[in-house]
Amino acid sequence: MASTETAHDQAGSVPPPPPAEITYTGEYSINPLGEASFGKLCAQIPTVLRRIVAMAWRIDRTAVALLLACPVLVGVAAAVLLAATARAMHPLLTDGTVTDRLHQAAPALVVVGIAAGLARIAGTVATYAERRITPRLTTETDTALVEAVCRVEASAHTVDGFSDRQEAAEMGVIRTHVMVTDAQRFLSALVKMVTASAAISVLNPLLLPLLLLAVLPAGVGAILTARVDYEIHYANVADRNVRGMMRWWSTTPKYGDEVRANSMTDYLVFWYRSLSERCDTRTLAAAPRTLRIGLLSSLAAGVFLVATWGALAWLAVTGRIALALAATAVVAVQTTLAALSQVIINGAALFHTSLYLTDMQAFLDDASARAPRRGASQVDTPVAEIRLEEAVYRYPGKDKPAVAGVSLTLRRGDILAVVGANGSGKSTLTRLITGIYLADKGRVTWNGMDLAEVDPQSVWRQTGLVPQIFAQWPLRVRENITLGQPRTHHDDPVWEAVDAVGLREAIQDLPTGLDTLLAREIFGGAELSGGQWQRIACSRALYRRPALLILDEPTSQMDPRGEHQVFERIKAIAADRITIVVTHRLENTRLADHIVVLEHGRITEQGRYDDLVHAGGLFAELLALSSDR
Ligand SMILES: Nc1ncnc2c1ncn2[C@@H]1O[C@H](COP(=O)(O)OP(=O)(O)OP(=O)(O)O)[C@@H](O)[C@H]1O
Repeated sequence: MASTETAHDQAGSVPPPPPAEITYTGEYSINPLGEASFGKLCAQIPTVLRRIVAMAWRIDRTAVALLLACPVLVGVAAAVLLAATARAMHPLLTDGTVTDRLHQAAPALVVVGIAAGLARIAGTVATYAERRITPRLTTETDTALVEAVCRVEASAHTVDGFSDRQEAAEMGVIRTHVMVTDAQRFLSALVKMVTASAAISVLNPLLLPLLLLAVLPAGVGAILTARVDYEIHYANVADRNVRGMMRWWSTTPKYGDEVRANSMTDYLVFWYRSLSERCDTRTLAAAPRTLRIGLLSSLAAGVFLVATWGALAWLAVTGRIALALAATAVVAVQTTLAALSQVIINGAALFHTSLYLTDMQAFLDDASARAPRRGASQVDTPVAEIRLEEAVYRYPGKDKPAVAGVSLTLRRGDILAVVGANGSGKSTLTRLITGIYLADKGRVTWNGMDLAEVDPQSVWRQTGLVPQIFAQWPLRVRENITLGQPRTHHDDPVWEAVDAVGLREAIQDLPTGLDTLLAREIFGGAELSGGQWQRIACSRALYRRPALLILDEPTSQMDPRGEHQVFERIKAIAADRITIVVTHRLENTRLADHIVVLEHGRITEQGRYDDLVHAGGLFAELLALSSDR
């Protein structure tokens, strides 16, 4: 064999290129919080708290009531504890035997114990309430996100950056795991801090401002650090999104053959690692900033803390404060410091959460704005006529339209075949006909009703689509066929759809027939061949008995017997519906009543098979090429 260059020669000689750097412009490319001021960001905390309470309230009112009551109890306990401590200090620090002093201080010490116990109980109950809320809150937000994405207009997915914003919103869902805990701890610490500060102010008004100054730098530092973290998170969103997708594509057994037999593993691992390292580089670049913030805030906090203790010592030494009160002040200072630190830590965590929740909320709002709003009219009767009038559709960011002014009329009983070169607009045309996309110009009508003004659900209830790339759901065989429209509690219609594509024998051979899980990677799951999967996709559409049946390359993976069977079935049921077949196998267009040939989104030829074969146009050329082997 006279091969000059083989795959083996090439291997290893050229280092693989790193993954492409993704930079995009447009409405989603701007960090929504990039321009917000520090004050504005801090002011979000009450809004976030309100939002968390409102979300939790919808889920479990009792638990929310407990969560709100517990901080109050903690505050009361802290106040009682400090007051009782002050009362206990006086006898403890006067003259007399230890027994006498303890005896006198005993009632106050018992109150101290009870108050401490109450605070503990309140903390435990709050944790219990938080555990009641968090799992369901996470499920709610997670499901809301999934539902929002499922319900948007399909065209939203073609907008640059939409999926990256979805990735950013996922972080909001992840933060719901901790946000109730953060909120609860923040509230408890806040109440405790207010109580302890009040006690300190009573003991000596000078101490409170000093204490505030001691913890404020930590607060500012924590918030600045959270902002840096968020900036990194934001800068990494696009890479993380691609990495997540590539992770699935690289590791799923579905594409394992291709990955192995084409020696892709090394490159994929290199690629995955490169993307991760790119994210790491951004994260590491921010480390000096966070170090500076940490060091400066700790320094400032240390200076003010020394000043606080110094002031307390000075007050005691100069007799400006009684010894017993000074001792109480030590406890109050410690309590306030601990509470203030908790306020700061949990406030910063809440602030951090608020950044991601804002992304999540912004995405949910955006998705909701992109949900279909086409009008409430319903297509009640089975579609008898579909008309396209100069329909045009252009994908966002593309110069030329994918469908560039198509006019067509389809009536019940018609079988239309759509042919044309790759990229000529065939699949896009089917999306316009089914109302998955709305025409930018011109219109598509069903029974005379403009799809732009019709509830899309009433349209999709009547459609059955076998797309070019169909889903292989990790569900049982039965659900893979009935998905979305279980009609009966018995399997007769399912078997009917299975027989229509000649799959009965293969399904009966599966370990548990229709109950077999079609996911090799799951325990007990089975796998089908490519052609068998395509038969499942066809039976899924046929099971629906739709008024509009669209098959986009429905038999590309089937053996001749399967293909023949499917087309026979299509012909047999054609009278009751409109049927559209998109295909590159031009022989299959013989069954059509009408064939349209698309070129660059326009119909350039149309007619019956016999007419087009002799017309000397693109159809005849493609047919000749397909038989020239
Ligand atoms: N989701 C999308 N976003 C942006 N452009 C798209 C999208 N889908 C298709 N296009 C573009 O629209 C044009 C028509 O694509 P379409 O999938 O309709 O062609 P087709 O005739 O079905 O091709 P094929 O025979 O390869 O299936 C192509 O230029 C394609 O790049």
